Amino acid sequence: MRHDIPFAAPGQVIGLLGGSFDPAHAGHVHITREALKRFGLDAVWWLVSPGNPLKERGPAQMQRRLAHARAVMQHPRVTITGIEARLGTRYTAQTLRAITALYPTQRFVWLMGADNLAQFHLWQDWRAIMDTTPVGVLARPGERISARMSRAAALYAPARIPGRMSRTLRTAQAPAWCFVNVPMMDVSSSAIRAAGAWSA
Ligand SMILES: Nc1ncnc2c1ncn2[C@@H]1O[C@H](COP(=O)(O)OP(=O)(O)OP(=O)(O)O)[C@@H](O)[C@H]1O
Ligand SMILES: O=C(O)c1ccc[n+]([C@@H]2O[C@H](COP(=O)([O-])O)[C@@H](O)[C@H]2O)c1
Repeated sequence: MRHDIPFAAPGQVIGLLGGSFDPAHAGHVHITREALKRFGLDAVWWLVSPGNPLKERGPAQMQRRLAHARAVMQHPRVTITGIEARLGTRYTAQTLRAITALYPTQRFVWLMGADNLAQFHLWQDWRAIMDTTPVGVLARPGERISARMSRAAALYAPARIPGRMSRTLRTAQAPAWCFVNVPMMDVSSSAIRAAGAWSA
């Protein structure tokens, strides 16, 4: 099993894109490339989740999702990892605590699509995430308004960095978050599953 612990040089700023990746698709690739650029990140790690705690249906087998993600996303600064399975964490707040303890000299930025900002206040210890980790949010079709109107966006309005200053997120002191209005790609894992192109 390759649930590897990725290498990271001291001082690097790494974006973490957590997801079910069931399956990985061109939308994930697109937002990863945009995040590298817009937030000036040194690297992005895809954290292939053992299972989203808010989703009832379990995802496809981990090894299959990892292998597919590695085939879909090939970039010298992107690593696909099953580190959450290795750490035994499922909730993002726990994962971030474990990762920052393992990598004390690196900085981490949590990355997510706008649909996740809309629901962020339902996550375990979400305020602890906001208070400790800069968050980069990428536009997603149909979700820009719900994300901007979300509870997290309202409560953390003073911590918002304007999109035009997105490159300052990497060194910003939390709480800090930034919504970037990147070109959008209308693709989702659920649509791919519904089309029968990824059966469990
Ligand atoms: N097309 C997209 N545009 C912007 N963000 C996206 C897109 N697809 C996925 N994301 C983001 O990538 C992360 C991982 O997504 P995930 O693996 O759940 O894929 P998904 O397509 O959202 O899956 P599902 O349709 O099963 O909910 C999430 O933060 C999600 O918001
Ligand atoms: O920590 C939580 O409570 C929590 C609730 C929902 C989703 N997440 C994380 O959000 C990321 C996106 O999940 P998903 O299933 O939408 O791809 C993934 O890393 C999940 O572990 C985390």
